[in-house]
Amino acid sequence: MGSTSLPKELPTINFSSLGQDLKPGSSSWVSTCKQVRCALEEYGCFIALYQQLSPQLVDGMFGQSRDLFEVPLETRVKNTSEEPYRGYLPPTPRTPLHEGIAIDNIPCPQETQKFRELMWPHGKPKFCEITDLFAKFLGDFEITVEKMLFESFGIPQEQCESLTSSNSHLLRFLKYRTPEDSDTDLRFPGHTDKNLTTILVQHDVGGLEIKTKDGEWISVESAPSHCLFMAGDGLQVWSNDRIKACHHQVKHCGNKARYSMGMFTFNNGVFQVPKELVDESHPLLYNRFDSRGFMRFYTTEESRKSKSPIKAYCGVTK
Ligand SMILES: O=C(O)CCC(=O)C(=O)O
Ligand SMILES: [Fe+2]
Repeated sequence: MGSTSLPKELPTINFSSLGQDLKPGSSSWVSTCKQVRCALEEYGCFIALYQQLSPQLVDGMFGQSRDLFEVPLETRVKNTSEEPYRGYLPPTPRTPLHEGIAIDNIPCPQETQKFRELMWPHGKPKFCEITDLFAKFLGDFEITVEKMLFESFGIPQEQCESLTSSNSHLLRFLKYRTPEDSDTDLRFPGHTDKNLTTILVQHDVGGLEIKTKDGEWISVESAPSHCLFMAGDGLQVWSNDRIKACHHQVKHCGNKARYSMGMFTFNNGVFQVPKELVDESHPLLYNRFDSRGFMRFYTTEESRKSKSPIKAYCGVTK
């Protein structure tokens, strides 16, 4: 079947029984592993139905997010980081209506607490409780998907543990203001994420779009207990291009601000393409990959000039 006949819809995979029936060795686990691999190979992403993200929890999380963006700017910018793309992300000429604020190394009650004290020195009811629960569900989910990927490619689980043990999760609160006057509804231009994987949760205002292999954009609707799992450049390297990083953008119009949440998984070590993913029809495409090194490279002129920063950084040159 040619890819032109694909439906204009992303695959949805059900993870709601994670920790119950959906556990390693069960038949639902095996079939979910296959669905995960197929979806990532075809689209670089999939929609997950995950009941743990209950409407009550998600509404609570977005309520906290709205309050966070009400905190004075001079306080928001105090959330700094030495690493690029962590901490506070101000509007930029490319994304003038977009702002991001992140908590790194989460779920971790001490990190959430530290962040809460910085943003609301006089306290903030429920912020830590809701954020920790939300981050725990997304973090567990992300690790599960990685386990499934290793299994679906026949790679021993010890290798998965070795990768995930050098990963960290960053939870980013995102806001898109409405423009005073703007002739475009493009709020975050098309890009791939530079980290390993990303999970995005939308709320009452959708706008996320995914580019297919045919170059068509598919819109991702916001729905209760749904999130989008995406491959970033790191997963593209790890998989030796069997999975391509998901190209995505945000379009937003109307007079309501858009809020979203992203769980960005970073690898903090150095990894190589597993030998199981290299064969005659899949020759090795990438050298050893230092994820933090790549994030630094991405901010350079050399990266900006290249068509594919990831290939320029660690692609095998013939
Ligand atoms: O707001 C969204 O839904 C997407 C944000 C995004 O793509 C990013 O922060 O990299
Ligand atoms: Fe992104």
